[in-house]
Amino acid sequence: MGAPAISAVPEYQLSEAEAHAISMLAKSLRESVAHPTSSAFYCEHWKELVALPPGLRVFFESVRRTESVGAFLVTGLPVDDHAIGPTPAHWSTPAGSSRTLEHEIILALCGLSLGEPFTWATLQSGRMVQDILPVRGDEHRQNGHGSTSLLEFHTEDGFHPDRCDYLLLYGLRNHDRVPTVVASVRDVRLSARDRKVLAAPRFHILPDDEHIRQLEIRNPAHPALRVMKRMRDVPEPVAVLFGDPAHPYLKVDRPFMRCAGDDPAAARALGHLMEELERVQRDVVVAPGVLLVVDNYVAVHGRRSFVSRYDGTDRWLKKLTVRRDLRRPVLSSRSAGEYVLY
Ligand SMILES: NC(=[NH2+])NCCC[C@H](N)C(=O)O
Ligand SMILES: O=C(O)CCC(=O)C(=O)O
Ligand SMILES: [Fe+2]
Repeated sequence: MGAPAISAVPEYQLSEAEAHAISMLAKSLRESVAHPTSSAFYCEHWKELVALPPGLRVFFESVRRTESVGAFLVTGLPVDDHAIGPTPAHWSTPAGSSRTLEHEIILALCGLSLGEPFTWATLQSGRMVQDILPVRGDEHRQNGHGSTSLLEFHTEDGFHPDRCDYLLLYGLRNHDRVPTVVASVRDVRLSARDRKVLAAPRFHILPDDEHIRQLEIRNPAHPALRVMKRMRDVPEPVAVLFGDPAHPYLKVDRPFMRCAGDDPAAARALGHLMEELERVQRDVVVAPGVLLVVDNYVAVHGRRSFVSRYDGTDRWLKKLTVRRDLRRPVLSSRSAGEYVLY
């Protein structure tokens, strides 16, 4: 018997007519006072998601219901390289924000068709739609702004019980076709013993640096900072594999995790899992007009290393995180009508 095939990444290719309809819908929402970076947009415009092409909505609904894949793509979305303007030098630079408004609206509506878009108070000033672009000085950091170093496999916000079910990445610019990497837990082969060890609370997953660093610089009095520091300094032991033992979900964040104690068996099992994830990984180029959705319970993701230029032509993606349900946050505080958690 040969090795089982590595899962494909299904793609919904928009027809020209569908892409045009989406553009018109986004244009019609441009004048809204609420911006897709704020909670208000989602409170006011959730109804507009029914105006997305029916084929696209059925595609989203089928992957959501079957949980059959770790990642999927929508291609043929609008992006005009000239019209979006230069890639900003920093995520905090508002430059170009009105020039990418329609892409953010489209991302918001796609997010709404998969569940509840939300964000963290600790990241990018609590903006719902965030920018992934290389930032000078961050070349080797394990965040969305690195470049020279490989961004290692992680579950998005794996340390947090209220992390997203779906991570959406909308490509605006990627001249060098730098790949995002995805690997599905469904494709890995592990011994029964390793599976058992990985399913026990023998690991610590700490908040990645950005959840602390950004607020420490910008707003050190914010209560979210205290919560994140507590999760860093006194982490709860957690399992890496969870759910149905026959078809488990996973959470892992290699650069920010440790075994909960001196536990060679746990370290060995985690090592085997990481080797397997590497074996089954797939490169996916989030090119302009491509939306990549990662099922954050089924797949881990990362990004290959690349050379940043800081001349306005660098790789630039828009990111949105979505939960299937926000009614029952495990840990977070969330005031009514707000989609900003910590
Ligand atoms: N190992 C990781 N979790 N890396 C990715 C961290 C991404 C980080 N939260 C950011 O917004 O930039
Ligand atoms: O740049 C990418 O393709 C992925 C970035 C990422 O995983 C992150 O910012 O958490
Ligand atoms: Fe990520």
